[in-house]
Amino acid sequence: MEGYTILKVIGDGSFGRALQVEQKSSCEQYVMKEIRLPKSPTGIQNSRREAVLLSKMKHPNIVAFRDSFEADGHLYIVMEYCAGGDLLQRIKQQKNTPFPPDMILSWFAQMCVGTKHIHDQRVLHRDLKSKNIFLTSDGAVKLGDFGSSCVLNSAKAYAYTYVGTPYYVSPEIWDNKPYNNKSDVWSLGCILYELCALSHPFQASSWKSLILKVCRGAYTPLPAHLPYELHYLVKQMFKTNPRDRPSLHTILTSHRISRLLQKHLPLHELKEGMKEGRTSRWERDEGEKVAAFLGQKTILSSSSVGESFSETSDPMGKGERERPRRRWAREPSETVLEVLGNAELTSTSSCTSSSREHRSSPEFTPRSLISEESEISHRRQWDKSPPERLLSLLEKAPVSMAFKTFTVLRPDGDNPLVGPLSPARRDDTDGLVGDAVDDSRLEPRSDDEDTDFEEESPCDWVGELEKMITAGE
Ligand SMILES: Nc1ncnc2c1ncn2[C@@H]1O[C@H](COP(=O)(O)OP(=O)(O)OP(=O)(O)O)[C@@H](O)[C@H]1O
Repeated sequence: MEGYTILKVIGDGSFGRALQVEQKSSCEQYVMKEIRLPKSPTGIQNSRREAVLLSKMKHPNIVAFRDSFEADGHLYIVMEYCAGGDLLQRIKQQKNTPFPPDMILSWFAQMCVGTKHIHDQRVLHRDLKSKNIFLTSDGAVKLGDFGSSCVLNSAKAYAYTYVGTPYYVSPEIWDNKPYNNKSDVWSLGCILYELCALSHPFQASSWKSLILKVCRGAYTPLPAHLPYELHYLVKQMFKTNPRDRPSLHTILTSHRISRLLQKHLPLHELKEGMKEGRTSRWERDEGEKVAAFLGQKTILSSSSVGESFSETSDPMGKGERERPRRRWAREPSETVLEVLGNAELTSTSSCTSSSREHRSSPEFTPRSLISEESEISHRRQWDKSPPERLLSLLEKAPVSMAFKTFTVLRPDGDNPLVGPLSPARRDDTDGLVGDAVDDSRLEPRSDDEDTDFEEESPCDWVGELEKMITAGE
């Protein structure tokens, strides 16, 4: 702490403070996060997570880690200062003046490259939103705030944490399915939309309406003046089935928009992309090695995961049909739609991203979307009553809270909801046990990054929330 002069407090959140500081020796400016350390050892480890992750993520499009230390019951993380502030502030400054398409493409390309870098290392950000994207004085874009990220296959405790900001959360999360790389893609789609339209894609005045729109991928069409490629990309990123969403690898190398994006990437990124493009086919034995590495939980052979596979659409035309893949429900979140079946369908007419006309039909019933009996039995079903209670709980909260990060935890049956709906308790959050960030997982990978991967043993967070409510009654 002695080595830095505090210039000003730039944020005061639940975790502690964010300070703009100047390093005395270099006169360089940095951001210093001052995080109150909890008392429990696991809580302390959890707090260290952001520092550990950030220190591993060296990339031009990720906020650079500088230093971290502990003093007086606080953890300090010193990181690069991004003088341009966050993207949300920048969008608000625009008022109604649209960003030039080239600027959107440049920023988005950089976000993709940064996110691809963390996905390459099997890390999920899990809280991508315009508030967590930063701009430097020279116009570079950087991903920040790794406080919600998870390293796949790290500590088991991690798997019991759900994090997200409702406005940016993908349909599968509302359906209590695992967070996966495509969930980050959905969130990036929300940010891209914000840059294009200067508004959020899923505007809602109630939680029901928000969840319904998200689960249907029902967004207001983008302004017509934008290039066709942006319309197309947004539509792809808002595919309700994560399996149908392009990965970052695809977006950057073989998507209809890739060429446009590559124009905005620095040369070294371009080379990387081309290199991976040449080796993008994933041999089966290599895949199995990785599947084993991932605890045989994800991707390849159906026998190893005990789930059915099917040929699914291949919007990118990359020959993925040859590869058996974990099957995701093709439909929007069945359960949530079921729950909302009686809710007012405020958004059907603007259901632009849906490829199925019948979703906007007045006769629509969620169950009718499931055509095969077998499909029903293989899909993960709610084993508890549907989340009416969740919705009624959420309805008591102003929908503006949907822009905040929620964390649902399962710390030994204790209160699992930390976030805007109840006082935050950082002390007993579970997280890494010991130094669970496995360095080998952070080595660069050469396999096909178009592969879906997901968090391990995800938490039945709605179930936990329901238990909490029931216990509280
Ligand atoms: N590297 C950075 N450079 C410039 N500004 C930053 C940087 N990191 C954070 N900020 C700004 O500091 C403020 C606090 O950010 P921080 O991410 O620490 O907390 P928050 O996002 O406000 O809260 P929470 O993390 O609880 O969601 C925000 O206004 C953010 O834009």
